[in-house]
Amino acid sequence: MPAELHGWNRRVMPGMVAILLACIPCGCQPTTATDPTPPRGIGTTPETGPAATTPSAIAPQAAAENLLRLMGERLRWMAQVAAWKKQQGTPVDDPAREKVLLLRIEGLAAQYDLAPEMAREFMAAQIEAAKSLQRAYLAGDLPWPESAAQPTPLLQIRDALDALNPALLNAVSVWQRFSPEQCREVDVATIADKIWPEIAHAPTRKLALAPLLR
Ligand SMILES: C=C(O[C@@H]1C=C(C(=O)O)C=C[C@H]1O)C(=O)O
Repeated sequence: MPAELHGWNRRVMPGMVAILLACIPCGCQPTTATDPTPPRGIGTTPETGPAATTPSAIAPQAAAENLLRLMGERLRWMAQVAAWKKQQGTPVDDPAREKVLLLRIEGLAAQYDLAPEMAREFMAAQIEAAKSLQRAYLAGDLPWPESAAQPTPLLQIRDALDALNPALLNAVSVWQRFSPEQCREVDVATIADKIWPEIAHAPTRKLALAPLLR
């Protein structure tokens, strides 16, 4: 993290925390990980878009919970993606789609105050995690959820995945403003256990969480 961000944290964070505490009685504290989890249904992603990138008053724990909730939303689609691909006889990997997605993410990064390489690294890890999870379902290493019995068509799922990108980038942007020391105090593996109990697949978790561990 650049030195100026550390300075920003030192100077601004105490004030931000005070503002957060002042906001609690009127219910205007930022969104955290309280939303219900999709699919099961279709996405429930809150506050997307560049407006949500203003410096956040949320603490590292809440920032991680928000980010992991969104990552879980993405991962939960993968049972249906795998079921669809099994039905259609298509491979897990789609390098052309990945390339388009990563270019799109790089193009969006600046709006979220993120370096394109950082945004790309994060999304590349989520793609690897997504493929690992699909393979786990296909290999019978994880039980299929009910939703996989009648999967949503892949193009529709991709629209839902794309719709998550702004909120994901925003959440990454908030997370990366904390210092490495602050980030290390957050136990992201425990948060994942709490938020994605059904994604009990260690290799997938490792891939998805890797960019958060710095
Ligand atoms: C999710 C899919 O499977 C893989 C994972 C992708 C992703 O995480 O976005 C993209 C393409 C595929 O390599 C998909 O085909 O859409």
